Amino acid sequence: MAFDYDVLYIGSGQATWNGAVPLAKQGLKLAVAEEALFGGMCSNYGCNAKIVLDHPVELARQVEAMQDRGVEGSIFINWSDLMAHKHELIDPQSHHNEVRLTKEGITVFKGHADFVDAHTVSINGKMVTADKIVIATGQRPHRLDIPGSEFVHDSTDFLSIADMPEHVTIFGGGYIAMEFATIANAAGAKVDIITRSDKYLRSFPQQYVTRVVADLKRRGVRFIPNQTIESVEETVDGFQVKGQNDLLLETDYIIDATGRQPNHDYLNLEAAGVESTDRGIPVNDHLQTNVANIYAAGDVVDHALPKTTPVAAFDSRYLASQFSGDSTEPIDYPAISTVVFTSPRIAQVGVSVAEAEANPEKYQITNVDYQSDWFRQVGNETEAYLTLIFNQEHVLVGAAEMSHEAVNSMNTFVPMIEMGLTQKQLQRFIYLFPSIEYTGQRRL
Ligand SMILES: Cc1cc2nc3c(=O)[nH]c(=O)nc-3n(C[C@H](O)[C@H](O)[C@H](O)COP(=O)(O)OP(=O)(O)OC[C@H]3O[C@@H](n4cnc5c(N)ncnc54)[C@H](O)[C@@H]3O)c2cc1C
Ligand SMILES: NC(=O)c1ccc[n+]([C@@H]2O[C@H](COP(=O)([O-])OP(=O)(O)OC[C@H]3O[C@@H](n4cnc5c(N)ncnc54)[C@H](O)[C@@H]3O)[C@@H](O)[C@H]2O)c1
Repeated sequence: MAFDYDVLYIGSGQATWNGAVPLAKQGLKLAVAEEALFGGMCSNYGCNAKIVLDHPVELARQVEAMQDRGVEGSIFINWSDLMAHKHELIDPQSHHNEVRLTKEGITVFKGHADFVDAHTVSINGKMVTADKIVIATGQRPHRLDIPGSEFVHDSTDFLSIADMPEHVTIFGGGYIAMEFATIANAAGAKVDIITRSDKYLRSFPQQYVTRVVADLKRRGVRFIPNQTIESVEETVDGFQVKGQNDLLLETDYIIDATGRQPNHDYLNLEAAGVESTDRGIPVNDHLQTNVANIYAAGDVVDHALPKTTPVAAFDSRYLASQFSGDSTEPIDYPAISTVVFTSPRIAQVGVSVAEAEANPEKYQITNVDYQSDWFRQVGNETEAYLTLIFNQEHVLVGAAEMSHEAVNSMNTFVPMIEMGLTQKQLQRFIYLFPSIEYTGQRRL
């Protein structure tokens, strides 16, 4: 049977982009269906927008640390100017992404895609057939099912908020809660974080999380743990949050950051016979669903890996290598790095600190306090720590860091860990000096 396309991607985020563009260059006939902005969450209302709003927070912290050390004065974050800067940078992205796809010869369909059968998708009523179909539909915010939920905002709303409210209340203690609390607090808002337990950023080393939480508390962020939120009501001045344990809180703006849920429930998957769970679409080690010609990639996949842009991009590149015939190998995920953009950041890669602590017979842990490093103290960073995890052969297998430089530092360790380099091999790198990379190498 002749199909309209070799591959049809549903969604245009990182799980599509990174594979579709190289495949198009190889001459495959491709189509992408997108119902919202081209480039998906990360380009338009996720990572990129967030990091623009975070930038002056980092600047402010650096200036703050250098007081009485040659720097005077403090940084005031002008939210409306910052937001204008964000719009200037981010708003054109969707159009650029769309143009880039079409320039590569990829057909773009604007609209919601639904399965009709295993090879046919309906996009706003237009029937499109493809030999292979990739479900790359990502996730959307989870919303607490409580009375008054219509008064509660999500991450996308906050990332475009015109004026910073005086009082921001955030539900949840994960990535989004901690990153947005950092930004809102630095921009002058009073901030509360309400959580159902007393644990924050569960997947990160808790000795670092505790320090970041303590720092945010010192800066005025209020942490309200062990709460079940029951309702939100509109009041004359704003909103009232009610919870068990007599929680009664007045606020101006509420963000629900209680996680994200997969976009697999409005795809008419049954028509194609594709199985799914509450956590997304299960796949085999070739990212194939239970229907052989239908694949899933990125955030929509039901697996335990971090839901981040680099993982979605890895999936996408993997599928491209399969579709082009370059490889028939199963997917083999490398050591995955993650970071939370609090200020300071917490970043990690490879074997986690928790796993290393639980298995002392397998791993040896080295803790570094960067107070002892003159180069790190150039900016008078008082809270900067590194944990290195070695196996019994003294090969670096994991690393975690809390510092303003943690992103660059961790990126240095990623190839070392992935390649399993020995001490002798690591000492062959001649890094620039002075630099974070040089500093990290000396610790190995
Ligand atoms: C606030 C926020 C901050 C983040 N910050 C970071 C960060 O700093 N670093 C990081 O690595 N990750 C970050 N992430 C996560 C990152 O954005 C995601 O992991 C990444 O975007 C996943 O890519 P994806 O292609 O799988 O899905 P998405 O980017 O969500 O793309 C899916 C696309 O599919 C479209 N779609 C869905 N259903 C249909 C349909 N039926 N028909 C047509 N189109 C459809 C959607 O409109 C969307 O454009 C952040 C996420 C959020 C929410
Ligand atoms: N820096 C990054 O890479 C980055 C940044 C932002 C978002 N993201 C991605 O976006 C995803 C979503 O972020 P997130 O912060 O919304 O999710 P998350 O999974 O990180 O955190 C969700 C939080 O909500 C809490 N929660 C869940 N259900 C609840 C309930 N019923 N009542 C009260 N609290 C509840 C959880 O305990 C947790 O603290 C992340 O998993 C991550 O993959 C990544």
